[in-house]
Amino acid sequence: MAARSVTLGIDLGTTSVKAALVEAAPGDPSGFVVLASCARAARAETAAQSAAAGPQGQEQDVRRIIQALHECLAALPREQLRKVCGIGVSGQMHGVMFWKTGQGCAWTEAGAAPVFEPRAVSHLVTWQDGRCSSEFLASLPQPESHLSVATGFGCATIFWLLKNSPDFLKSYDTAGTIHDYVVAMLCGLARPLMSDQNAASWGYFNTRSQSWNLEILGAAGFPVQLLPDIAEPGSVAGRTSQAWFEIPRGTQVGVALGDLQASVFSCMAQKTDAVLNISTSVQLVASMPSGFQPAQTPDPAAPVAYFPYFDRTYLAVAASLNGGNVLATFVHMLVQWMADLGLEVEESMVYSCMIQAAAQQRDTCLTITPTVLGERHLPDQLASVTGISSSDLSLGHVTRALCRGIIQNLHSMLPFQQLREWGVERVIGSGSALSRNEVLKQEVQRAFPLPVSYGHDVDAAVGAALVMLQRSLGRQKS
Ligand SMILES: Nc1ncnc2c1ncn2[C@@H]1O[C@H](COP(=O)(O)OP(=O)(O)OP(=O)(O)O)[C@@H](O)[C@H]1O
Ligand SMILES: O=C(CO)[C@@H](O)[C@H](O)[C@H](O)[C@H](O)CO
Repeated sequence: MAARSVTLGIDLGTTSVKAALVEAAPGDPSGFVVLASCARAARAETAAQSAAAGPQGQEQDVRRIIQALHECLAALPREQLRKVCGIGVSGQMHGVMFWKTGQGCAWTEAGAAPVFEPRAVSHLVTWQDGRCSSEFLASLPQPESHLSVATGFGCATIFWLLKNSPDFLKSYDTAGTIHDYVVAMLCGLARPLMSDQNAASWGYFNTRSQSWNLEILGAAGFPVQLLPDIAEPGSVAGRTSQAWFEIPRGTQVGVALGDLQASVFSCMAQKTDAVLNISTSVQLVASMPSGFQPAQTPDPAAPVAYFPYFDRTYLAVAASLNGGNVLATFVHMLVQWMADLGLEVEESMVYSCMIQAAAQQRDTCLTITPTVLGERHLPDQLASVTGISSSDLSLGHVTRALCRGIIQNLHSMLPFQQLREWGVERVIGSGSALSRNEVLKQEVQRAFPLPVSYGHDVDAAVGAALVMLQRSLGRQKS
């Protein structure tokens, strides 16, 4: 009898860390079952390490992210963790963190289970970081890639640090995304491995030749020794060097994936499916036919980009920076205003009241362009509100207009009719900002000319686990 295949998927998102245990279920139409899952808010936002980053700096404390990860693992059933034969990891793309080779973490058995604790590591400078102005980006060399470079992209951040905080970079000799770091620590890798999914998200990476733009970067004085080695997504980065909770030492760990690709993998059953993911940010994704190659010159003004997927295929992606984070900003603002007025209120309470109020307010003349973070193709176009009349100022009106604005903004980046022209037959909705918000769902339903369905177990952690499950099943068959 074949051994039971249980894999663990982890997603290190911007707002939360998620973990899922997945098992093959040949009798189930999906072919798998989620045995258990867990999510924990990371609450990792912290002040930038370099003062020169100013208020545009967006950094996260790696220790808090790892703590949330360990809280997730502690909440999973121990007897299932014992059966794990593969670990898949995905996470927030574009961001960069640094560590010292051999000193990135220390393993400890101090608590109830063996865990690793970050040691000589920097903060994570996230994809939401805005320190690279348009002028700064224009001063950088032209990449040899089909993707242009935006603020929050790893290579742009490293260029910025080189110019504004050169001493900071001297403290480290290794760089990666937060998920590359976790894979490297689990496996005890001296140098991290990076999939093309994450490398492309840093900029200055050529997906055709599968290589960094070393000459261009080197000529500009970029510390190319920081760039990770490249590995195929879906391949194995190594094996766990220690027991981790109940997961045995020697368990295979996959090369880290982008959260975008992992969540698409969890739910794109047919080539004719599109995926609409609304979590911290928003992505509308369609798959390109195999053999498709994007034009090799970057177009910074293009709102649709082509991201590498698996087996050298591409996804067409309208990636808006403004999704659930816009609603979160509105909620923070309300909570702060209430505090200023001497009232204390829980954020979760504000979410449920505003969603309820907007569900009753079916329409509004208020128009909100919600681009508080700008967009990569239009970094300087910030948010605006128009059509303000005294009758449209209720919480219901404003929330309805915010949710509508998020969807309309996406439509302005990738007109939804275009999906039909690409042969898309249905849209699959994913992401917890969408699944938890009835009003956003209504606005999606209203705007899309195609049927929209919401699958079960659609998220990046499940996708990362499934990639490893497929590997393990492939091995059992052969
Ligand atoms: N109580 C709530 N009710 C409804 N929506 C909420 C609530 N709390 C948070 N949200 C929304 O969920 C969003 C966070 O989604 P999610 O937890 O999927 O983030 P994430 O997985 O870290 O995102 P990403 O994968 O993009 O990094 C917030 O930005 C907010 O809009
Ligand atoms: O939202 C993110 C992290 O929480 C990003 O990684 C996006 O998922 C996304 O990959 C990006 O916006 C695509 O460019």
